[in-house]
Amino acid sequence: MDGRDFMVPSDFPPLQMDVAPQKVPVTLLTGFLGAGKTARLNATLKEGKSRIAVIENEIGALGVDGALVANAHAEADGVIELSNGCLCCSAEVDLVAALEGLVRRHRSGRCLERIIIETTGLADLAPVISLLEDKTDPLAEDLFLDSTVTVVDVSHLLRSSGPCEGPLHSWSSGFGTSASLDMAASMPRAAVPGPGRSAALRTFWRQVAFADQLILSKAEQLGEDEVNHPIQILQKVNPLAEMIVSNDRSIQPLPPPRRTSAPVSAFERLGALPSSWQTIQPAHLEGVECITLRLEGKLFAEDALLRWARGLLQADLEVWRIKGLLQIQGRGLMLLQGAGDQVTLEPWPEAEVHFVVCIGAKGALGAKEQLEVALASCATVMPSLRG
Ligand SMILES: Nc1nc2c(ncn2[C@@H]2O[C@H](COP(=O)(O)OP(=O)(O)OP(=O)(O)O)[C@@H](O)[C@H]2O)c(=O)[nH]1
Repeated sequence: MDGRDFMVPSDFPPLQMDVAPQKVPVTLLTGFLGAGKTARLNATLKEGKSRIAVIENEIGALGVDGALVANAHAEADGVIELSNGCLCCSAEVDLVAALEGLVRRHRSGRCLERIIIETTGLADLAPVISLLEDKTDPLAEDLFLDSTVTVVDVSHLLRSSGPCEGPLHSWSSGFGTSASLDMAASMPRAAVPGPGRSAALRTFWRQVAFADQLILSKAEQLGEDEVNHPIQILQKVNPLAEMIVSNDRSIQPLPPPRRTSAPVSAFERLGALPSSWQTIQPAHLEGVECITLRLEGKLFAEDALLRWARGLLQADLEVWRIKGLLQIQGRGLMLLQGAGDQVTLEPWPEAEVHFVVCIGAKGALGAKEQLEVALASCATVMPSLRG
């Protein structure tokens, strides 16, 4: 952490160094879609300070994050990808298997100093935290949940709620009562959220409430006064979390393991949320849609592609994430990243599969065919096909 970062003190009691040193600390890295989880994971791996194993979980069948991490840090001590489902749902069994594999490796002498589990942006953490906090589970002999780190895109949090009027204002003035928190449920702007958006909001605020550490990303896009507003709100939802704010563009690594067990059970922290948000919804991804389009052999015009992605994200606050690997005319293979109102393209070395993944509330993306047609209009002619 450099001098430009600052921490907002939490109400946590002093930490006790009460965990046997040989146990492997597990960091649960979470945060809504596009908040900046992978960027911080990569910054941590690039430091190369310790032997870290990574478990990546993605919603779509095509894993981008696993490739992003492996590409950024070829020497990572193993990147295990659990694609096509949230850890809390279909991939829970895979998570146990992945952790058992890492424990075997640790016991055989290839000692690990840290395991980082990056969840999907829509993960409900309850089952994962229950598993990792279960002292009777055989995994507990070798590892322990060190901290839940939630990354929050504060610039999007502020923008999506309106500057002063509206839900965010209501929260900060009357927070703590169920009524004011119910108003939180109407964020972003729409008066009555659809099922997909409600599910996303519930998931977002549960991720915040479960956190031991909250990293406020994209804060450098806001003025100092603007940042204070979301900080106050996040503190009211989770007064125990240590808050880490970065005011510059460089992405800081994750904080090191704390080597302690949390003084307050993660589940007790949900008390600040409306009661209907305190329990997990069995089918919390219902109402959420993930469309993947394969794009091998297609070449895209940069301007048109960026316009398409910005248009999709801005037209409706129910489109949350666009991510892909595509060939761009004159630039080669590029990684497309879209979240909030930020869309970027960056060079990518190589990939066998070219595609775009779009995630949003059901119906917000339109039919897959419509997306295909819209994207086709951004494509240009492959050089080999020119006469
Ligand atoms: N300006 C700015 N951009 C950021 C910051 N953190 C992340 N980004 C950018 O936001 C985009 C999404 O970042 P990721 O790290 O991929 O986000 P993620 O949470 O892993 O996304 P999902 O895995 O899809 O949920 C990328 O283009 C990042 O470069 C930040 O603090 N400031």
